[in-house]
Amino acid sequence: MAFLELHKITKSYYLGKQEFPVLKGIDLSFEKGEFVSILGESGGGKSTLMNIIGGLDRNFQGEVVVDGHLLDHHQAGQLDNYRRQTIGYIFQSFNLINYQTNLQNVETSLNMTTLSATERHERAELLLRKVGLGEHVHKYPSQLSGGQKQRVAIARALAGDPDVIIADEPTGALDSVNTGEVLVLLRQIAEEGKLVIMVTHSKEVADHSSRILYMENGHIARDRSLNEHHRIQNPMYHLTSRPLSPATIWSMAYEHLRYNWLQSLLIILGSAIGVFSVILFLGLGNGVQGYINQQVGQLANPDYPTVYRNLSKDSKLNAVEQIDNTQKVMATNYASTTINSDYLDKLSKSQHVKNIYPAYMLATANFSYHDVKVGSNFRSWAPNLSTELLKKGRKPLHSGEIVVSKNFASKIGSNWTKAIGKEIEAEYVAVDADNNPVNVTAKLKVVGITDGNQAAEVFAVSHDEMKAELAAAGALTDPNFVAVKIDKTTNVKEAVRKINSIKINGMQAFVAASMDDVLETIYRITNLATYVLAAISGISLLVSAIMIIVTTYMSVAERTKEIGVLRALGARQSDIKYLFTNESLLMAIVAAIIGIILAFIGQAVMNKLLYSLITYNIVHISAVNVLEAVAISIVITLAASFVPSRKAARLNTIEALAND
Ligand SMILES: Nc1ncnc2c1ncn2[C@@H]1O[C@H](COP(=O)(O)OP(=O)(O)OP(=O)(O)O)[C@@H](O)[C@H]1O
Repeated sequence: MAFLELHKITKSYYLGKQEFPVLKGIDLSFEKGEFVSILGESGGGKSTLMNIIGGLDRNFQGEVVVDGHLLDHHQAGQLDNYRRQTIGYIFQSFNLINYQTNLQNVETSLNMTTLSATERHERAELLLRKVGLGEHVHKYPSQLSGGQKQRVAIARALAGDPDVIIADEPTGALDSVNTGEVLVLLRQIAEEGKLVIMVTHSKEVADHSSRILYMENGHIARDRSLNEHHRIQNPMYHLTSRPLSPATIWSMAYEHLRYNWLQSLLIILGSAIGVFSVILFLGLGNGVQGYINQQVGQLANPDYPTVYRNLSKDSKLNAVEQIDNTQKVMATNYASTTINSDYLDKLSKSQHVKNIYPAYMLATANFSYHDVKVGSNFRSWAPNLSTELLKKGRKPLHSGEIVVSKNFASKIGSNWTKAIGKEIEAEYVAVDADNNPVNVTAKLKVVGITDGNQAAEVFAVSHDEMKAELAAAGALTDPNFVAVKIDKTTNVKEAVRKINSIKINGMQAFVAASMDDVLETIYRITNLATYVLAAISGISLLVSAIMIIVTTYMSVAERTKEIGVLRALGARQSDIKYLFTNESLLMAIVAAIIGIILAFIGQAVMNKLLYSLITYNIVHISAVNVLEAVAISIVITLAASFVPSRKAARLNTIEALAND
């Protein structure tokens, strides 16, 4: 039994329904050590036959038997394996990978063997020396002459130690000197025990081989032996093949990016800007929330929800909207918003309520000291106000005492702290039982100074003081809101729910809101704004995704030959897909790293610029923000490269190799 046997090989091409038979029943057998030339008229089917022998063509009838084993050409995996293990290709137009050095070109084939990295490197160098290119290992193919390129291709074909070398017009593009040298090499390869099958148009070239097959009209017209071929008994050793490893695919992707660095860099920069702006905006969102938290925390104590009368019948409103409604009614029908003793009684009995602190909040009041006059709201001090508000002095405890805002304090003294002890006048309008306005004035001594930063100005007296002022003016003295002390912080939410469920005369009597409710509304808005901003900046990620789609498509078109070569060397469809996907992924990862670094630089710069204005680091990038942005960028990139990579993987190898 011969090493390679072809039985009844027939093959037709179809144009529509019309059949064009190319191979019409070929029976051949080959032995190792033979150097076979196939000669014949153009279009006679020589390349078609070579593609079948080489395991590139799956659509034919007949049998290919290798070393006694029938090749199942319907199984793509078996053919990949066969090309890797048994076949080495040499093409007319060399088909070297241009972004790899000569050494790497040879190593690409060796990467599909089980040799270690050092062994691969040594063998590639050895083979290049063997074909006379010992001094050119680190050059790129573009730096070589045609003959030299073909010798690199021969070294690559030999690398995986295949049994069969298929050379499709290997001297077609060479001058006579280089042709001679290449033929000597091929002959030598046969002498070393390989089966070399070469297609040529030239009778002189064919005369160098040990056997010539003449193809005519889809048949082997003549089979002529020129001299005895070398009979090889036992091959010296055999390399074991294996598919390309993920590490090799990554490094090939990296090499290509490096070779095409300018184009790669531009795409990476596009994506990096996207990642940078998404992270920065998410970080800004965090910072703004933190800032609001800090500001509100300075103002109010979270353990004391505030309770108002509920006057809204619309059950769809949330607590903050209901309170807003009640505060609006205060301006027109104040009496309906006050909380009388029956209501207070009910409130104090609600679950988890430990104590209640009736209080007043008046929307407008004027405070004057000599000719300094400011307008602000005016309230009684209740424990829901945080003592952190007090920047100087103490809270108002006794009658005739007031705390004023730092802003006002700085206007009435040479230095704001000097306002303590000064006597000022408060003037405001309250309402009597018939809803008629009543003017109230009081002389008050400053005992404390508050600063709520941007959040609010706070002017406050004790509850008893304000009640006395109102009583003296004949105004209503029932409180218009209540601060409620809850037994435990963990019960605040539940307590608020209970208070809101109290019904008097069939209607929801109170509306209570904890700090959380107020913050939730603010957070909803800032979150929304943050995500809108991040989404807008995410548009640049989309633009870069489009760039990736376009460049991957262009890259697939440019690298069609390379895809063909890799497939001929035995790379699987999935290897090709990963090669292109990994390249995009690599760009996305580098872009993400650059984007993250830029975002942290942006954070440092913005915080430095804005700190003097608000004494707060307004950008606060969290690990989650970084992960979110990186995940989005990688998902977009993978999605963008999916279709072109799949297209690359599905290219027909024969057509890819024929691509000009
Ligand atoms: N993909 C294809 N679709 C249709 N016809 C094809 C295809 N590939 C090859 N053919 C036809 O099959 C015939 C054999 O082609 P093949 O390339 O095998 O010939 P060849 O002997 O190698 O020719 P040459 O010496 O010019 O390279 C030709 O007539 C060619 O036009």
